[in-house]
Amino acid sequence: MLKVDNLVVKVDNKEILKGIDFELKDNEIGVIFGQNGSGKSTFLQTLMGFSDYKVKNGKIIFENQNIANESIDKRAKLGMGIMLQKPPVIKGVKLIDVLKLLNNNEEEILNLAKKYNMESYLYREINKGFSGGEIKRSELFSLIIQSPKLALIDEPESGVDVDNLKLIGEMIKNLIQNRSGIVITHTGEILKYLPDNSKGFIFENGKVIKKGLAKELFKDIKKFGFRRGDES
Ligand SMILES: Nc1ncnc2c1ncn2[C@@H]1O[C@H](COP(=O)(O)OP(=O)(O)OP(=O)(O)O)[C@@H](O)[C@H]1O
Repeated sequence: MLKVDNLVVKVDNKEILKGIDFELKDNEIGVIFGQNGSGKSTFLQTLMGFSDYKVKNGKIIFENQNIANESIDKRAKLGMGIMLQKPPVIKGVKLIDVLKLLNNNEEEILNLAKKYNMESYLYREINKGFSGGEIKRSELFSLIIQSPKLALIDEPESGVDVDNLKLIGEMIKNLIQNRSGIVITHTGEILKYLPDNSKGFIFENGKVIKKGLAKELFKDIKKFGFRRGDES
């Protein structure tokens, strides 16, 4: 469902991604690990089509189309959605207003808000005064309402307490059921909510330096750091 070939991306005229190859099949989950600054968030934001990220080479084939030069809204309509690591506060716009744009079935939104204990946030301005954990939950809830075929999830567990981690883990589990997703993680906490066959990718300096089963790769990373073994 996603095939990325030799993706080279510049931000502010600086090359950040230096030839990424990445592939996901339908219903598959990819997990990205890597040091700070290795290009993980850049990769997700490039997939979604944010305009700061200039594709200089390579292809992004999503659902059989090269979307490398398509707009964000076209990509969203094709079934891509993103949860940002640091989403903005959007003053004057209530969460419910955006949710209604993502899904015109208001009854379904309200039912899901009840299910995920999000009712009290619906009529607040987006992310304004939300705690770190609340921002993560609200972003994930928006993705659940959008119900994308491919969910791009950037560090869902950073700054989240143990109780919220469980909530977030369950939300992600439901979100990606019978769907595809890419999740960035540093702590690995989220791995226990992801399928055992999730694929892992280690990024370094704008390249994928290692691939394998996500849970196995993470065990190695914890023991030996990011750079053990042969490159593949
Ligand atoms: N607008 C920009 N101008 C210059 N450099 C940028 C810009 N945006 C990102 N970068 C650089 O690109 C590199 C990759 O950033 P990115 O956010 O993708 O890393 P990351 O792997 O997600 O890191 P982290 O684990 O810290 O979130 C970093 O060195 C960053 O400083």
